[in-house]
Amino acid sequence: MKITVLSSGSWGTALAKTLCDNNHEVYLWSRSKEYSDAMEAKKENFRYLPGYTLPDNLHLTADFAKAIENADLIVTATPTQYIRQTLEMLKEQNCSAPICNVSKGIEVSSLKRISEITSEILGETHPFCVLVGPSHAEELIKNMPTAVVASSQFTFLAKKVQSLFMNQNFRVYTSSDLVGVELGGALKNIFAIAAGVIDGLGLGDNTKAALMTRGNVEMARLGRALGGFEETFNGLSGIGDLIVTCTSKHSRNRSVGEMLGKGLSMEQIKEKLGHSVAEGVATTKSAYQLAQNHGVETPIIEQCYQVLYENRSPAEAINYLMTRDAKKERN
Ligand SMILES: NC(=O)C1=CN([C@@H]2O[C@H](COP(=O)(O)OP(=O)(O)OC[C@H]3O[C@@H](n4cnc5c(N)ncnc54)[C@H](OP(=O)(O)O)[C@@H]3O)[C@@H](O)[C@H]2O)C=CC1
Ligand SMILES: O=C(CO)COP(=O)(O)O
Repeated sequence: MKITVLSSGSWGTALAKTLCDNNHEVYLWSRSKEYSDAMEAKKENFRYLPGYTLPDNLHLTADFAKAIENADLIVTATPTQYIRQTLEMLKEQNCSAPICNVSKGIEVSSLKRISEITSEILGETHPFCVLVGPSHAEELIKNMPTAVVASSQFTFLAKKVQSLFMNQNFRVYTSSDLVGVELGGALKNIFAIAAGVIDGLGLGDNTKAALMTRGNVEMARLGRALGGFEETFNGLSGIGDLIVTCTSKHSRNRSVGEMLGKGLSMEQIKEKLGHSVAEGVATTKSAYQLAQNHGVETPIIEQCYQVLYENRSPAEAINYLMTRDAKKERN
């Protein structure tokens, strides 16, 4: 099988390596020829996953047409706010290969999930699948056991993705709840930023457990209003990804929160992130707007929005959340 991974950030690279392990013919496309050539010369993605030798059988290229020609599957790993450009390039090339998206987020300009952007650009009948779950590139690249979920409205495609990716270190489940699976992967990043704030402020395990539990409730409430199934948020793409991102030293979203908690400004944080992407910053804006549009109560998302975009201090946000009216745990 020829499988092409679009965008050579840390996640695209780790998945390309997994697909090479499974003996597929794998192409990893970068938008920069200079960077693609530099990776080829060093056999290393030194910017995003330093320290790991790329597989000999991985084809690195910046030639988009060559990368996608005769591909049996296209894996999109371009960060959400830029993925529209990648999908437009696929349309220009009349690409008919199924898409497996592995990026997580909600587009700010349209409030669309990536499946919706793909339908808009490539058409509603274009086969699309999402593959997400608790998975950091830094661990998958070292073959640490990882489990994720593939979801599609095209059952054959979810099963195909499952069989193409699965190996002894990478376990893939399937789900028919595309909306819930996509939203779990996107929304958990917001709570990971909040978890980082808790770390940055030097607060403790009680606080983080409360955030993660109430974050999961909020994620399910908004997710249900947007068409997902509640139980999906108790699965790998919901609570699973929430746990890994809120607690991991690898998480960029959690790190953004930690820096905010330590008093850095967003400008300073963006400078420290460099080329790396923390999807939760933009997705907070999208989720806040979606919650407003659908009249869903999402106090944690609202406070994250105020901290990120309206200069509210993290301490004020936490104080607000702790002093809201007394409530039942479940309404
Ligand atoms: N890292 C991980 O462990 C995981 C990440 N994900 C998701 O995968 C997606 C990709 O993230 P990840 O690989 O981690 O990203 P990284 O932070 O490792 O790399 C950033 C990527 O974004 C690209 N990029 C930056 N700016 C632009 C732009 N203006 N236009 C197009 N591309 C741009 C970079 O390309 P360039 O080098 O050319 O600038 C690079 O490929 C995200 O949605 C993320 O949430 C999902 C699961 C795990
Ligand atoms: O999605 C991820 C883990 O499942 C990656 O999280 P970060 O983008 O916060 O590093």
